[in-house]
Amino acid sequence: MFHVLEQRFRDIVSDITKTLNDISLEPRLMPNNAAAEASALQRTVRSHASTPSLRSRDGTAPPHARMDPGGNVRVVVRVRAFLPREINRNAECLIRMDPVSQLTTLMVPGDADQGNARARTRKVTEEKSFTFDNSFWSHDPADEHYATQEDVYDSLGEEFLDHNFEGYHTCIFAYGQTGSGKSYTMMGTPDQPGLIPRTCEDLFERIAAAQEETPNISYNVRVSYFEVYNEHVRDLLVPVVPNQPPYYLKIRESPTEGPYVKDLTEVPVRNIDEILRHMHVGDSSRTTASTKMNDTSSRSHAVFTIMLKQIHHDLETDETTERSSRIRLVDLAGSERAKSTEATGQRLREGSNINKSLTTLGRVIAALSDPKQQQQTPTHARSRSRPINKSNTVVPYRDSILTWLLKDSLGGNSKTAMIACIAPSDYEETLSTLRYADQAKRIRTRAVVNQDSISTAERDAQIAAMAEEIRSLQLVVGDSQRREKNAREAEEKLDEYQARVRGLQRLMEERSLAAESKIRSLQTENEALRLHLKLALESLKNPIPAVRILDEEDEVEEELGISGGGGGGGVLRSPKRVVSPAKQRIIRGNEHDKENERRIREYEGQEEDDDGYASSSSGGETVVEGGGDAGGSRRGSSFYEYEREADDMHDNMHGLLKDLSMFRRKIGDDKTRFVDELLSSSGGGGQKGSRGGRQPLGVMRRSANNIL
Ligand SMILES: Nc1ncnc2c1ncn2[C@@H]1O[C@H](COP(=O)(O)OP(=O)(O)OP(=O)(O)O)[C@@H](O)[C@H]1O
Repeated sequence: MFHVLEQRFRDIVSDITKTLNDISLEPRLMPNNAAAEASALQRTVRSHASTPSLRSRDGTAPPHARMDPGGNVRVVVRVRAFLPREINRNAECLIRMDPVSQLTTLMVPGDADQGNARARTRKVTEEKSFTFDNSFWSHDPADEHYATQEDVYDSLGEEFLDHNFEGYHTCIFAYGQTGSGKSYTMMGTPDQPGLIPRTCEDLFERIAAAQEETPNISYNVRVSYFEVYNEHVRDLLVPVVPNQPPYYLKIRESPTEGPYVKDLTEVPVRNIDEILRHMHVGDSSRTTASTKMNDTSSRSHAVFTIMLKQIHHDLETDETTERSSRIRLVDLAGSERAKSTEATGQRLREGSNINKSLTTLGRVIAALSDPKQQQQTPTHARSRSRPINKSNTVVPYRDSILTWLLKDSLGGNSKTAMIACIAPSDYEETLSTLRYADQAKRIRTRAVVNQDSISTAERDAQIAAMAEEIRSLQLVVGDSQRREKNAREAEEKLDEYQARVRGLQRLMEERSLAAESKIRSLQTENEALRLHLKLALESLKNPIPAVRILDEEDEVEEELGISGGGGGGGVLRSPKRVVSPAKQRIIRGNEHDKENERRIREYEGQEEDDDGYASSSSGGETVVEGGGDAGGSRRGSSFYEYEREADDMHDNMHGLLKDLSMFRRKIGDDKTRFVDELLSSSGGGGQKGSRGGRQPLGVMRRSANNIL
């Protein structure tokens, strides 16, 4: 009977287990599910009694310690050890933590510590207690409750990574005054790695284990790392170029994904070494400086983001499921009092910007923790758009870059945790941080699983649509490439044509210059010929006989009227003194022309009288021109010579005129050829290059017209 009952009990337990398993969230995508279960079991049986931070893991943790999907922001507090400067001033520890209730108490400072002199001037300085999800006691390593870096990760980081594998976005940010231990908690040291390197390590360990177990899941991990410095976003994975101003990125907001940093580097990483390398590169690029409160004070808010994508393909149903999650790990710059840090100049400006953004963060937290703000409609897992906020409270996300970028993490689709880091001996700053953290506890986020499942048919349709899009994009690209090539070819042709036009222009200019000089010399020659012809015609019209140049004696006789010429009137000339008409003209000038004419007339009259014989007698010596009887025939032959000369001259002139008209025709031909050449070269596609061709064309036209 007992055995039967026992068997029934076992069956019922087995049924319940099976039912619970069936209704649980898609176990397929939980990597190393069995291992995770085993580890969860181990956690419940493992004793963490010495570490209050880890008590939350064994059954003693308060019920609110584990979040439900639509849960509140998880808030933990961590107090650090004394620093040398605090030991030197005999600072007293004002923090007390209860490992069971997770209560953190801030005690009233005594008179011994000068660091809290300001706090003692307050009207009311009293003990304050706050309860948080975890209180990490990291003050005294010798204490049995001391929380190590590993403890903090095991308690918070590991659970948040679980959520990431479930498909939730998560965000863990460290808040606190300067030098309170934020960077130590988030990044840690090489010996004591913090939350970020531990998360990276665990992530790849889980992926490796999952891939060994189920080969049909593939993982895709990418990381980004940026800082918000003086209200500017700087990519920490882009190396800083020396002597170059820093390059800041812009923030955009997408209706589905919320605010994001545009053009931020997202590096794909395949293993722990790659991710840690990028983490160190970014970390070393962070803006830090030494202040009185901290030797390596972070002067910026740093955001390290891991994007995890899990793609599961079910061979049985041929269905593909995709889960995307984002792990945001934020190390905020510390709030600071200028008086405490003794900052001046750039440090002071940084401090003021840090405080400004942290004040805005405080106002955002206050607005989000407002009970009215919590009345929001639930969001569906697939609907990633912002929920409708029934409250009228305005959340001032946009008042600072930090809050704008953390918008989703603070009040949207994310599971979020805040680590409030506190110094052990600073009453005022610690009280401020604890109040901040206490308010953040009331913020409720609306995390949803970011998962998409598609059937084979849908996937095929998507692939076909994508292929079609790729094809049309390729066509567009091909078309634009072709157009680009055509444009390039046209440009090359244009260059070539322009070079040809320039060559032709040069040639035309040269020819035009040559033609102009040719025209000028021909015009001069023409002028000279015209003058020559005129003179020759004049000489023909007025032939001048040979004139004897009178001796002085003769001239005297002539003057006395006793010339021996007789009535015949022939001028007696010394045969030695006969000069040509041209020479006479030169000698006597124009005024002698009339005298010559007169003499010629006399000569012609005598010729008629003597019937062709020109002789003169005088009482004295008779001088016959040309000598004796031959004188008449000489005169006759001289006339014929003139006639012949005139004929020759006429022939000459005629020949010259012929040459001239031939030359004019040639010039006309040249002009027509030049103009035709010019017009043909400036027409048909030469429009762009014709600017410089106008002048030579005009010159050619002018030149040609001058010729014509
Ligand atoms: N839990 C801890 N255990 C031991 N040392 C710690 C702990 N937390 C912080 N420290 C030490 O305290 C100093 C200040 O810490 P840290 O630089 O992390 O402060 P912070 O809050 O990041 O300061 P800031 O805002 O100025 O950047 C460091 O020397 C660090 O090593």
